[in-house]
Amino acid sequence: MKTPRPNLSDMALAAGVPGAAGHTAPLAAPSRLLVKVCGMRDAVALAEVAALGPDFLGFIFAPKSPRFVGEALAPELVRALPPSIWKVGVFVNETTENMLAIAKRFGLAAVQLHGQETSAQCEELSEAGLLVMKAFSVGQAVDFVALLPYVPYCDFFLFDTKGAAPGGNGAIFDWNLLSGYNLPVPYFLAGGLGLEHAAELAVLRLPGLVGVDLNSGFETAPGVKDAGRLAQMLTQLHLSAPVL
Ligand SMILES: O=C(O)c1ccccc1N[C@@H]1O[C@H](COP(=O)(O)O)[C@@H](O)[C@H]1O
Repeated sequence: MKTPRPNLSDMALAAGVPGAAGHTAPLAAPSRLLVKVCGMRDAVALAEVAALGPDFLGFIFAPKSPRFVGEALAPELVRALPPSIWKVGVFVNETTENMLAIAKRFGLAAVQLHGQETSAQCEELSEAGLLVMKAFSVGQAVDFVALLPYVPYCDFFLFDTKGAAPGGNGAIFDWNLLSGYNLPVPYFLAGGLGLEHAAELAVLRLPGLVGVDLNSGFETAPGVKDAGRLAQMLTQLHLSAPVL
């Protein structure tokens, strides 16, 4: 299955530097922090948030999540989103077959793997033409060596706070734990980010950091995003200095 990939240069992300996974991934320094808004499951909020022009929109296909898409969103609504927005399916320990079927149905160009997925599964998904974002939970330390097998097959890593649930815990971790990151895969910062972090994030410089993932901190109810608060956040983040 080959989902057409959005043109990254259209997103002003990069100068077309081949990514670690062999795709044309945004490895070159973006002109600002990329923004992924995750957990979309309400049609009205989806239209409002899409109009803000985030770089990525995430749809959660983990049945235990309060943000599980289920039957809440028609696949056509997702497929009809502007091609400039990367549509990301978020999965937890799902089979490759199911992920590919869902990606095709909803027109997803990317997968976010938020469980204990192996590097071999990342390889399968990457070879199927999907952009692969592998999430890792962060507690008191980050074992960068454990990430090495994933490097060739992932376009992005995502660091999220370890918690009771696989994701969406609404808690931040100590971002300084990433100050020693030296792998060639750019990453997103996730976990409890809210409007109160905007100023700090706009000037935050960590090696490899290229984007932020906004989720439960911008909701009126699980899966219902607050477009007003997101608009304020994007305005502040879009003013952020180039990511180096
Ligand atoms: O949000 C969820 O319910 C969820 C469920 C299962 C896997 C991932 C999930 N969300 C991801 O979790 C992080 C952090 O979210 P939060 O800011 O702490 O709410 C984010 O990457 C979401 O994509």
